[in-house]
Amino acid sequence: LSLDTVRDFLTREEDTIVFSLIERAKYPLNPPAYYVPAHFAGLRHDASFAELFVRESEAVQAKAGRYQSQQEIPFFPSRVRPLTLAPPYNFTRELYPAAAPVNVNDEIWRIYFTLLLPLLAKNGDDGSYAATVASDLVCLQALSRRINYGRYVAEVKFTGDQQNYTTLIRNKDKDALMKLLTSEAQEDAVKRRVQKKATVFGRNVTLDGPGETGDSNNGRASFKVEPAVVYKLYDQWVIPLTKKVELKYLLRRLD
Ligand SMILES: O=C(O)C(=O)C[C@]1(C(=O)O)C=C[C@@H](O)C=C1
Repeated sequence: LSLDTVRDFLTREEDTIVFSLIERAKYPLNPPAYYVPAHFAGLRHDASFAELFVRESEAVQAKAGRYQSQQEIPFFPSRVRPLTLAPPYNFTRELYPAAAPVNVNDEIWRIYFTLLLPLLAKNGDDGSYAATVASDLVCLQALSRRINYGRYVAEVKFTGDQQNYTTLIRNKDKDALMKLLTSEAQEDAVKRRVQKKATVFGRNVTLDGPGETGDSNNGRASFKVEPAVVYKLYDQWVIPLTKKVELKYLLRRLD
């Protein structure tokens, strides 16, 4: 692990995130998928349809060994059984054991459904609830993997500057730790790049015309996901939450 390789990982995750948002934006909001509790098949469930879908999907993916990788953290760990259908994998364990479980999945969950989804999907209900929540799951997993990868970034930063980090961790000086782990130039580059990716990946491809600026109706560009929304997602949630994960990880790095 080096700062370059962890940044390469984050850069590649941007593609996954932007594509997953484009897929979710294909469907309208479909509010009944999020009603709590869900009523269907004559039953009153203890959660929304979206949550039930995620729980069941995670259980299946756990059996296939998905969470044997430290890069993947389930949203409902208590429901994930260690029993596996897959052969044992040999994932390398690069994280410091006491800090490895750090994650902000609860916050990602809340922000995704209450703040992001309304920016992403148009109002409406076309009834395609299963496809819709399947695309929510892909978004949630991509965001979770990216944000909780802050653990790896923090590990690299800690090992690269042990003396300074150790002092600040011992003093529990959160403000100074936050300052030390922050690179504003890097954050700016990330935000501008994801916005650009949204314009490149989200434009309509046609055989005639250059297609450089999305579908031009009356000269106004339109994209499958608003590039400004992707910028905002990173600016307000993805980067701040990644930094929160980095800080939480560092605070446990000497335990
Ligand atoms: O690349 C880094 O150094 C990171 O810590 C990651 C990240 C990000 O979330 O993209 C977070 C904090 C830094 O200020 C810059 C970028």
